[in-house]
Amino acid sequence: MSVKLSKKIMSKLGKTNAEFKLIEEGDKILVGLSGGKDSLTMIHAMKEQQRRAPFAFEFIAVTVSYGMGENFDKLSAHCREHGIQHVIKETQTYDLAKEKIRKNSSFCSFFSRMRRGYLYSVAKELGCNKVALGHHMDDAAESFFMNFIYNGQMRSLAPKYTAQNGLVVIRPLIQMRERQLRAFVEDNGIEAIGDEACPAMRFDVKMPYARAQMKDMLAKMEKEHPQLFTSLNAAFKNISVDSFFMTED
Ligand SMILES: Nc1ncnc2c1ncn2[C@@H]1O[C@H](COP(=O)(O)OP(=O)(O)OP(=O)(O)O)[C@@H](O)[C@H]1O
Repeated sequence: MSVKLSKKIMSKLGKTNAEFKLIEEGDKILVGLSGGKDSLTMIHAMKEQQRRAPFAFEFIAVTVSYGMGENFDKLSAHCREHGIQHVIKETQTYDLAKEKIRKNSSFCSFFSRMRRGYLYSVAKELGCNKVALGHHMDDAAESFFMNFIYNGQMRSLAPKYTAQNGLVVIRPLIQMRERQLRAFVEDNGIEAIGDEACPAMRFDVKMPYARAQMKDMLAKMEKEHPQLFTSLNAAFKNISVDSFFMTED
């Protein structure tokens, strides 16, 4: 069964691609596929983009398994059905995390760091030059406010950057809203793995709470100011560094 992507999703993807030069001719892209709604939308949008783009590029979906008894059979079958190459990277992250549980306070970030390392090493093994992640505008806004409130930093999630190992990380969905991605999987009857998929939630609830709080705060702000996310999107491209508290040296 074929899927239907909304005009909005494809036009946002096209614009973001053009604006930040995310997907380029000859690219071989590792696409991080958790099985959640965001990365599922991403693989389908990339497949459609492949069909539409006037140049050739390749991509491979890669799922990191944490060694906690996950079953990705359905996800693999879904990829097969849609002609998308899918690789599962088996790891022992869960066991490692259990060993570290007393020493480390944030397991969510532990999983995330480990996962990133595995995605990079698989990308190198497969000869990929880019790694695509399924973060969207709501993630960028939440990260921004979390960094602001908890870490005293002005930081968000870049659409494109080069990692120290030379791989280019891209976020093709970064200008899309989470609700658009949820609508895509729902409208197409695609089974997605739950939203709060941080596997660390089995033994660490601190980070998801902070994120949930941010989500809540942003939802309230958006009610008061419906243009909030459009404005944030514009603001992230319009930064007056000089207006902050910079020292001269
Ligand atoms: N186990 C995994 N294997 C491969 N890639 C992953 C995995 N988990 C997350 N990613 C990648 O990292 C991105 C961000 O992860 P995060 O857990 O923050 O996402 P999410 O909000 O749960 O998104 P999704 O709905 O795609 O799971 C995902 O969109 C995906 O591209």
